[in-house]
Amino acid sequence: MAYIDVKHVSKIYGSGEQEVRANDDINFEIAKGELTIIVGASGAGKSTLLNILGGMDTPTHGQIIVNGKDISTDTSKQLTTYRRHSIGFVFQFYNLIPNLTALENVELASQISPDALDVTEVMQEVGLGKRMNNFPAQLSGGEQQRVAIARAIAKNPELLLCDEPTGALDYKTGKSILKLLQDFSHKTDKNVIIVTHNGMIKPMADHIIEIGDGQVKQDKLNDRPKPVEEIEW
Ligand SMILES: Nc1ncnc2c1ncn2[C@@H]1O[C@H](COP(=O)(O)OP(=O)(O)OP(=O)(O)O)[C@@H](O)[C@H]1O
Repeated sequence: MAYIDVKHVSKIYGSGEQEVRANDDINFEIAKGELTIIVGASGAGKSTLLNILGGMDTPTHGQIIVNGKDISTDTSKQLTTYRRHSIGFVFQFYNLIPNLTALENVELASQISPDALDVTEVMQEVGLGKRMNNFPAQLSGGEQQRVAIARAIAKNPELLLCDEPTGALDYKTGKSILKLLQDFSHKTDKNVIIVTHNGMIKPMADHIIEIGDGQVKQDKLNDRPKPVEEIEW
């Protein structure tokens, strides 16, 4: 059984001449433990799809079955529980709370999860053991993204969703963040989904789903994902 099963998912905004089909009959399956890249041009519908997978938005039509459960019929309360317990989010612009230290930012997220990991250990794993007491403004962009990843991982979610996680970072820093995400997915049996417009990073994934005009254009498995260090773009 697939870990994630997306069936005929559409998201339609507006109506009549104003209608936008952000997702237009999307279908795919993702197996347990895969690092998946969803790639497509700007406006292709990637963020819409990721938000639906993360329970931040609901589809107009279709089903999203995650770990055997259809979340498309969940109430908003059920979706809150799903987001709290099962999902870690990483965004392009980190979204850290500026007046909390790195450690406090991570602790805040871990407190809402029943199954949270040891926060100090997670900070060490992402390479921030010595920066825990710094505020976001005292950290580089790459370090702030590491805090955001630690915050997402510390909840111990089944599924880590990353929307353009390197979009605001330089090449080298972006690469180190992708390596962190790849290592996380290979060391744990957790699913990681990265949404990006950068097709050059596809070789790092176990599964590549290409989206265009709200539809799946290609769906490929890769049984030999390349270590991020070996990819150039
Ligand atoms: N709340 C909304 N209301 C109306 N249209 C929307 C809304 N959200 C997204 N759209 C439209 O849906 C389409 C897909 O948007 P989406 O943000 O999912 O694309 P994307 O592939 O993530 O693009 P980008 O890489 O630029 O973020 C776009 O045409 C967008 O304008």
